[in-house]
Amino acid sequence: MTIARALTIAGSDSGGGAGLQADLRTFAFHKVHGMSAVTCLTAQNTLGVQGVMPVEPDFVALQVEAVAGDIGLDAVKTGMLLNAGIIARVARLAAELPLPNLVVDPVMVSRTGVQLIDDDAVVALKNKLLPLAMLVTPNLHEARLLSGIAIETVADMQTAARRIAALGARSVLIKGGALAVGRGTDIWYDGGAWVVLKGDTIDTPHTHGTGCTLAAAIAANLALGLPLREAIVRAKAYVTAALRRSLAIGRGQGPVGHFWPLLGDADG
Ligand SMILES: Nc1ncnc2c1ncn2[C@@H]1O[C@H](COP(=O)(O)OP(=O)(O)O)[C@@H](O)[C@H]1O
Ligand SMILES: Cc1ncc(COP(=O)(O)OP(=O)(O)O)c(N)n1
Repeated sequence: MTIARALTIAGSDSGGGAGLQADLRTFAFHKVHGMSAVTCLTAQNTLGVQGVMPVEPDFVALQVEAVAGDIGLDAVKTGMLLNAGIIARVARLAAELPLPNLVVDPVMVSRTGVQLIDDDAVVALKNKLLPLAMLVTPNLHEARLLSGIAIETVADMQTAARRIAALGARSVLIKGGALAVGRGTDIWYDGGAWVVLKGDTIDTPHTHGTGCTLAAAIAANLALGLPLREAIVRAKAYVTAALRRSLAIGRGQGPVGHFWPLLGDADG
């Protein structure tokens, strides 16, 4: 049996809601073989991040080379790359291998506004990795860091997307999970066309891992051979469905229900 193959280059979330754990679950849901190159370990739960331990950049590269050279890659997603050394090494790999259908989730700031990577890493992401991406998927805070403008409305998101595209990314999806009005509206810009993805707003506090899940679902759809626009539209529907069945576990923000069809009815 042949199967599409996707790689996530991302951090581990010990709580299982975000990071490579969310990515691999999302790949599996899409019937795509998932592989992972681990960039860092986080001690994390539904309340927040308690500690981070980085992996050496060359060992991140070794993990990627090991699977690319043997199993092969149909799509690649990056998540929490943590520091400038890892980002520069991944950018070099992208030039050497290459990394096909590269979806860069520029994990820099959580939706709650906590910066997750250091300042040098923000600069490296902007200058070294973004220009290599087929798609970059910032949340509102990350879009503000990348574009330099404050974002409150869908019109602001459009201005920011234009500026981020000017940094060299081929297309930009700004996620509106933190919008005060119209939460769940995302916008996609590919340098020419605009798509406003107007999802339903799901009233739940359990939204941990939505960004990872969306980007991983897009990468899975690209690995399956869908065109980018279709890959995004279907991934957005998947995240919305998973949010409807999000999990009230832990004392804080629980994760989305990645395997929602297996969960039975809402009260089951
Ligand atoms: N409460 C919500 N209702 C509907 N969609 C949401 C909600 N929260 C997040 N999303 C969607 O989840 C995806 C991830 O967005 P966001 O949470 O902003 O990213 P991140 O997790 O990177 O901070 C986007 O498609 C966004 O619109
Ligand atoms: C290891 C790790 N990677 C990424 C994140 C951020 O997850 P994301 O889905 O982008 O954001 P939230 O919706 O959880 O804010 C993380 N926390 N840990």
